[in-house]
Amino acid sequence: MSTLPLASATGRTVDALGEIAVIKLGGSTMVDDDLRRDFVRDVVRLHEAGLRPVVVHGGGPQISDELRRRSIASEFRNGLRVTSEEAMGVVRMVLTGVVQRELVGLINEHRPLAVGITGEDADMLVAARHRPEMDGGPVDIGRVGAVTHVAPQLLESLLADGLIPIVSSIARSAEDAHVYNVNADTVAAAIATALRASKLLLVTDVAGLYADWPHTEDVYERLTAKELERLLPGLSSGMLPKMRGCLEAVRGGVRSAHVVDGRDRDAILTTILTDRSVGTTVLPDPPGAKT
Ligand SMILES: Nc1ncnc2c1ncn2[C@@H]1O[C@H](COP(=O)(O)OP(=O)(O)O)[C@@H](O)[C@H]1O
Ligand SMILES: CC(=O)N[C@@H](CCC(=O)OP(=O)(O)O)C(=O)O
Repeated sequence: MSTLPLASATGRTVDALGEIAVIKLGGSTMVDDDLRRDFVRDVVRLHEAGLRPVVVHGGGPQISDELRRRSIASEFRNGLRVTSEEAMGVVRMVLTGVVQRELVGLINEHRPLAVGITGEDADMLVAARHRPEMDGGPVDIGRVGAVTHVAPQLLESLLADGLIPIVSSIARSAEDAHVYNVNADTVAAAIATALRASKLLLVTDVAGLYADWPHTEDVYERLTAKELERLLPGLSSGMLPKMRGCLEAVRGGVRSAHVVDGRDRDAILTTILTDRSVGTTVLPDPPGAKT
């Protein structure tokens, strides 16, 4: 395989040639121009090295800013935005019209490889209204979707053509034909599972999953699926959809899922091209482990 100088300097390289990695970039890291450019450069270098990256992007802070500008109320419950019909229009506009376009443009400045799509395109993602269990029962949080089906053919075609898909986390419901706001970590995990990706990376603005949150001394380095499952009820805010996504992905056949720090210049290439663990790595349960 072709190796990148950085990878050989940071640990044993792994053969990533031809493998699919789903890399989700959190909106938290996209507010910084330099971080965004670094991320894009890493994705292009990985593509040049023979990996097949699929990028899923977030945009939580960017959506919140736009909602604030328009005086539309917005709150989060268990890491998910309560999304009114009015807010849904803004979510869709910001994710697909602003954030996705920026990433496509930045990648194509390097090489004309990026194609922006949403779950709506060719019905790649189908969703149902999500009514999470909270306070002892199902709660309606508006136009928030849970992914019920992924049709990976569009992504597979783009990858076969040597292109880099950039996916916005919007999906249509088969029940009512409305579009729904889906958390981007959830979408990344569902796509990684459907594509049988080797790795799922959730790139965010913290060093990983902190064991002592809200303190920031202790990051979990490695967790098995079972260990993570036990931790889930104690998690809150943005980490909840991330860690649920990691669990779903490794239980669905993805070899490893990682929460990595987008502020660390080496984190993405090291995680994909070496067996070194940066951030928090989630691994499937060893064979024979009781779930
Ligand atoms: N146990 C935890 N470990 C690390 N971060 C946590 C934890 N619990 C909550 N968080 C919060 O989750 C945030 C990351 O989620 P989020 O803001 O949704 O990021 P992104 O935009 O990258 O998806 C962190 O910035 C932190 O404030
Ligand atoms: C339902 C839900 O919460 N959707 C998210 C979609 C964007 C997202 O997930 O962005 P980050 O990855 O930056 O958090 C939202 O409205 O903020």
